[in-house]
Amino acid sequence: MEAASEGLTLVWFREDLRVHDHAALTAARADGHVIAVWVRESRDDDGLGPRPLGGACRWWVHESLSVLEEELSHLGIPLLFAAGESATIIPELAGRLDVDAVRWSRRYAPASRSLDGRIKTELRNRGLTVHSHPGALLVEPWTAAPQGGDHYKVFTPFWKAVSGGDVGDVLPVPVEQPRLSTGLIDSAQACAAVTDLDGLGLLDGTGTGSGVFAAADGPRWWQDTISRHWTPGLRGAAAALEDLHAGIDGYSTAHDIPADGASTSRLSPRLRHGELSPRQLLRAAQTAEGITVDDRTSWIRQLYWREFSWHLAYHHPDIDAWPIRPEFNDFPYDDDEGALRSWQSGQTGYPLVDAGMTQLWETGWMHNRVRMVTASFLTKNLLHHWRHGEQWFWDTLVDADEANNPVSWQWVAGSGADAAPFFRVFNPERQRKRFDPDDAYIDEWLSETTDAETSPIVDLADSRHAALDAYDQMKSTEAST
Ligand SMILES: Cc1cc2nc3c(=O)[nH]c(=O)nc-3n(C[C@H](O)[C@H](O)[C@H](O)COP(=O)(O)OP(=O)(O)OC[C@H]3O[C@@H](n4cnc5c(N)ncnc54)[C@H](O)[C@@H]3O)c2cc1C
Repeated sequence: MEAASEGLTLVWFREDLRVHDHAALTAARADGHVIAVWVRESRDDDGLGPRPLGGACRWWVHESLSVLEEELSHLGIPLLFAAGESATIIPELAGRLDVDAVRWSRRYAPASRSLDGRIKTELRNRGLTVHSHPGALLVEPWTAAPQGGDHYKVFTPFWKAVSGGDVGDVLPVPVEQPRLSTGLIDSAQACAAVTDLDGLGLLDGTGTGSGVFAAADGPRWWQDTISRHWTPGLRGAAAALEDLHAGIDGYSTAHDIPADGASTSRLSPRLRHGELSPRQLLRAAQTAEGITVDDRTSWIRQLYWREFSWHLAYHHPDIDAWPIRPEFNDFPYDDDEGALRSWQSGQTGYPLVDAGMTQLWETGWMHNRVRMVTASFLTKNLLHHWRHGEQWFWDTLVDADEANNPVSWQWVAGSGADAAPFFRVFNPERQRKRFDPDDAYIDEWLSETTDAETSPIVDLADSRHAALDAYDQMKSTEAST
């Protein structure tokens, strides 16, 4: 039996909604007893903190937290919920609970790192021990740099430099602890920001749409549709991990086929919300039986694309707002509201684009190939700023994250570090013939009437020329300044 007087640690959960392979939780249990908290954070006056969750992620997090609460409770660990500015909430809670230490898993977006740094200093000034732990990434972004530079700008050298590194062993679920006194929980609940899961308001608005779509007459929203496709939380994550073999088998040849439900792993929301750790997935992929070297390597390579995105996001503050290539600040976008609406609601008249946008709306997820095609269509054929598409994806993807989303949008739009050349304009009709030759994907997401009734909103050849002209205009502005 453990002594009740052992040290008490507050573990602040953020984007790590799991109890296994959780270094902060493991270390806290090794020190004694644990109380956990998750905060729905608002950015402070200096803009520090995580980007406010989009609608689909709010739904996911709500569901996932309810499972985490249960899993932690099996371990005797209470999970508190709070809403507001974490720079106020975490020190106040630490004080009320009289904890000895605070631990958390690191996050890497610059605005969150600066906030965490402030909180760490504040807690240390109050005499507390504070530790931040790795776990969200395989490679800490500051540990990899090319000769003569501070960070990698191209994926392949990054991959070559970091992919062989030792990532350590997957940590087990910590052992159960004795129940903490109810007095302790009561004292935490006296903190005004503490609430219950529903009180976080994560589901507010998700029944009718959110962001720009809140008032639109679009298709029905997530509570009717999205929940049919996913089971957020640790048990759903464990089942998804069991299916990993299907996601990797044949990956090197089939991963671009959007109609094949198993052509990719669909683990992105699990990684996004930390229900599975990248280390756990890497280990599982390395040891999966009956997988060819090509399939294994190409899937693991994708895991490292995620690492690369975070590497860039760490080194580029405000990557969701500003182009990595500054010359794109002068790109002459043509932000036509009606065109954006048609794209968002899957009514462009190009079936692959419309099927993708419908899949996104109905499931909160879209196949990578179709993400590239829809993003290219918005930024090049419709000449819309990539930020508008990025924001839409941010609001509607269950895997929307602060690195992969803006980095991928910038990659497609040509403004990224390792971007697709601007003249690479995906032709949605050719992409359809190549990757969905039997219209299996299109038939899954578009009804025949929608498909037949929507006429194309732009001509592909004309709009491609207009995009290339716009690019030339940007280059001549750059040359003359
Ligand atoms: C415009 C655009 C926006 C995107 N936004 C996001 C986003 O917000 N969140 C997100 O996780 N991914 C994003 N991606 C990358 C990619 O589309 C998804 O990671 C992938 O489709 C997830 O499906 P999966 O889990 O089946 O991937 P798999 O193919 O099974 O790959 C395994 C894991 O590797 C990572 N991965 C795969 N492809 C990429 C990639 N191209 N870049 C970075 N990581 C990758 C993901 O974490 C994924 O879960 C975006 C891509 C584009 C073109």
